[in-house]
Amino acid sequence: MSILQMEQVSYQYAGSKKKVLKKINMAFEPGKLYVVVGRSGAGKSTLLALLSGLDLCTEGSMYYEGQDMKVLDRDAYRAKGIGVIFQGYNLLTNATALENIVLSMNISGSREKDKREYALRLLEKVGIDRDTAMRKVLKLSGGEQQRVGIARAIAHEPAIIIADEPTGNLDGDTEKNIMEILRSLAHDQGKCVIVVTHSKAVSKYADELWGLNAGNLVFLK
Ligand SMILES: Nc1ncnc2c1ncn2[C@@H]1O[C@H](COP(=O)(O)OP(=O)(O)OP(=O)(O)O)[C@@H](O)[C@H]1O
Repeated sequence: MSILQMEQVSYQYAGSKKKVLKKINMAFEPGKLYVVVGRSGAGKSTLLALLSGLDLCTEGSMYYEGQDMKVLDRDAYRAKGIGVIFQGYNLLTNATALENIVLSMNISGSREKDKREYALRLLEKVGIDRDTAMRKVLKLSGGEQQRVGIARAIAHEPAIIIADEPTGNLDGDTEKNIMEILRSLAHDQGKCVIVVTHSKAVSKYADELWGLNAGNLVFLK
C-alpha cells in the first residue's frame, strides 16, 4: 500500500511552455529507501517541491494516504506528514544541536512532556552523544551536522522523509554513515525515505533506484 502516489504528474512553470516534469507515475511505500538520481536541470528541485507539498502539479494528481494533495491541508502535511533533510543542513549554527531539535519541536507543536530528554535520546539514536549535543552546531563536523539534521527531520515522527542531496557536502565514509542511518529509518522504523541526488555513489543504498532525465522518471533497479 503506497503512502504517496503520483499519477500522470506533469509540471509547467507559469509563463513557460516547457514541461519540466512529464507524466510521472510513481508510488512510494513505507519501509523503503528510494533514490532518484538526475543531472542538473533534470527537474529534481521541481520534483522535491511537489513531494514536499510546496507546490501542486499542473497536470495529473498526487495523493498522500489516498487523499488528493489538491484538497488536503498542505500546511499540516508539511508540518506533520514529512520531514525534510537538506544538503546545507539548514540548522541554526549559533545554537547547540540540542537547542535545534527542541526549537523545532516547539515550532511543530510537539506535546512531548520532556522535550529536552526526548531530543537527547533522538540525537543519541543518530550517533550524537550528550556531550556533542551541548555544542554549538558551528563547532560540529559536516557529518555531525547532518546527523542533527536527520534528528530534526524525524523529531515529529513523520511517515515520509525527503532528503535533498543529503550527502552533497560529505566525504565517502561519512556519506556511507548518513545513508546507513537513512536506510535504517526505512527498514527498521518503516519510514518512506526519498533521496533526490545527482550523485551516482548514493544509488547503491537504494531499495529502488529511479532516474530523472529531462522530466521523465524511469525505473533503473
Ligand atoms: N521558476 C522557473 N521558471 C521557469 N523554468 C524554471 C523555473 N525553475 C526551474 N525551471 C526550469 O525547470 C527545469 C528543471 O529545473 P530544476 O531546478 O527542477 O532542476 P534540477 O534537477 O533541480 O537542477 P539542479 O540540480 O541544477 O538544481 C530547468 O530546465 C529549469 O531551467
